[in-house]
Amino acid sequence: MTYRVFISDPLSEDGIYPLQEADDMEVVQETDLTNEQLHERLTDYDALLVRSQTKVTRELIENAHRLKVIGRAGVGVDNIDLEAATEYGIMVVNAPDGNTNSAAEHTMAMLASLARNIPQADAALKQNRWDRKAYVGVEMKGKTLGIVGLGRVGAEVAARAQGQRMNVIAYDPFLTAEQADNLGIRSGSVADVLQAADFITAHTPLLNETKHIINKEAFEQMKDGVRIVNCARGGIIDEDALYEAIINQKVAGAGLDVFEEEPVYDHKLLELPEVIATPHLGASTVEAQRNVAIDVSNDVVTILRGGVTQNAVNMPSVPQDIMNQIAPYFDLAAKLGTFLAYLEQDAVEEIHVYYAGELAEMDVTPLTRNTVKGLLKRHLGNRVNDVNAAFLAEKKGITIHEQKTSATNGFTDLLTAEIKTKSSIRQVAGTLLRGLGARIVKIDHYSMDLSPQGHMVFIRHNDQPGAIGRVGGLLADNQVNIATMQVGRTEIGGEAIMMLVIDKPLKQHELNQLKELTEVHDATAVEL
Ligand SMILES: NC(=O)c1ccc[n+]([C@@H]2O[C@H](COP(=O)([O-])OP(=O)(O)OC[C@H]3O[C@@H](n4cnc5c(N)ncnc54)[C@H](O)[C@@H]3O)[C@@H](O)[C@H]2O)c1
Ligand SMILES: O=C(O)[C@H](O)COP(=O)(O)O
Repeated sequence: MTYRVFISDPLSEDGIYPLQEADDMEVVQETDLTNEQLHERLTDYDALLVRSQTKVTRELIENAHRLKVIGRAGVGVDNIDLEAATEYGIMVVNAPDGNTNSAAEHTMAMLASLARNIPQADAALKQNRWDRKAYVGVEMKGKTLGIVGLGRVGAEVAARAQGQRMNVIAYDPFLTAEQADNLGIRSGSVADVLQAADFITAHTPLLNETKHIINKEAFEQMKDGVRIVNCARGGIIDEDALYEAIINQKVAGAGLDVFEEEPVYDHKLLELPEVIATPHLGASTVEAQRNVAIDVSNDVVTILRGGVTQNAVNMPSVPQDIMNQIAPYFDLAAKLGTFLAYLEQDAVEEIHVYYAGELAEMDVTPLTRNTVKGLLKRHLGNRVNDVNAAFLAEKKGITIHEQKTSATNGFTDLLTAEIKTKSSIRQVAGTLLRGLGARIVKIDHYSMDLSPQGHMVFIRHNDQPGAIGRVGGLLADNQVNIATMQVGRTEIGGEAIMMLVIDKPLKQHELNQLKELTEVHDATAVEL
């Protein structure tokens, strides 16, 4: 099978070698396309690779019927409609580490340039103006740098600023006082940072919560003559408020690598001499571009070939060692979900997945997702996958519950899937048995021992002499051979179940005949 990969932004030629070297990948790179051109191209591609330039909209995703993965060669995925990608089962992966250094170095360059007016002095000199008075700067040493957002880039900036002998204060919702101590910096609230800082730099993603986090009220809290840098995302700083704060001489200088709308031309901020700017160059180094292209290319190859990656943005990521431990249960989990989908005709309102034994010690989220996928697959077909299973369940009004218990029923591990409808609760449990592989060990409250595969018939009947024979006879009359049969009951003469594995799928009229037997309460054909 050959996978087709489309690259729509300039990616490092050097870095995409994992794609180019793969025999099963066909790579096409075309940049600067219009939306219409990109729509047309994407109809028969399996993967799309972008930087921040291509806007991957819902419309684009809806029309790209073959698309399975979108790779972002960089960190920010705000140019990709994640909700739409998830809904259509398209995995989005990014390359979060490869450009951290470059972004941090660009931030430091901005801070130093602002402190010493380097771009302005350079421009003046090139216009034959030897002006030493106009460009007197300030030292960084001894000044306080306020960092809003202490993630990968923020933390690297903090370390470099300390090298410049700056004091660092930071706000990040995940930063504890102890972590700050270990980094040799202070932690505080946003207000603490704004009030204490001589220089401020933002390193958050652009989220509802961070949009305009640096706004008019924030500028009012800052020291007079503060210098401010944004090498993260346009929109974190309110550009109108920044313009006013510079005009009012509250802000002595601003270094901007990113803008609310990009590309930017004729922006009023660019007319101010206090503003220095670059066209989103934070990650534009040979090294960063190579790193992110390698990372994302490797991930795209892995995903297209059915593997897993740590960098999926629209799926919870699970460490590789845990992934290896739970991998043998994947198929069982999906089969239990599908089995339940056959058992119950009413609308499912809740699915509970219980984990006992060694499984209860692990991160089992992918197994829960697979169980849900199995449940939905019967009615939604191949449209449902790991990426959109939870999303589609939610859309169908099904709530998902994952629970860890100590009830192993004597097995090393026990995985139990349970669904609730308005009128009933159905349960099926399975385990992996050494040498035998996956087994279904319980259906509702009946013990079983059965391999979850093939053509099956689940029958509820009266526990009475002749019932099994009548079922066997009817199937024999229809030339349906029984491979294995399991029966279960809770009391003599009460309701019992029969689980048959047969050699070919049961036809509807054969199923109807089974249901008409007086001993049989219900019969369901199950295909696993
Ligand atoms: N200019 C460029 O070319 C360039 C290059 C790399 C990264 N970036 C951007 O820089 C930003 C940071 O990248 P990163 O790799 O460090 O990301 P990251 O996810 O490692 O760090 C972001 C941090 O922001 C914090 N945060 C979230 N909400 C916050 C809030 N309300 N207040 C304060 N902190 C908050 C998070 O807790 C996290 O620690 C992103 O927006 C990324 O897209 C830009
Ligand atoms: O989020 C990122 O990784 C940076 O903004 C880099 O964007 P770019 O890939 O367009 O340079």
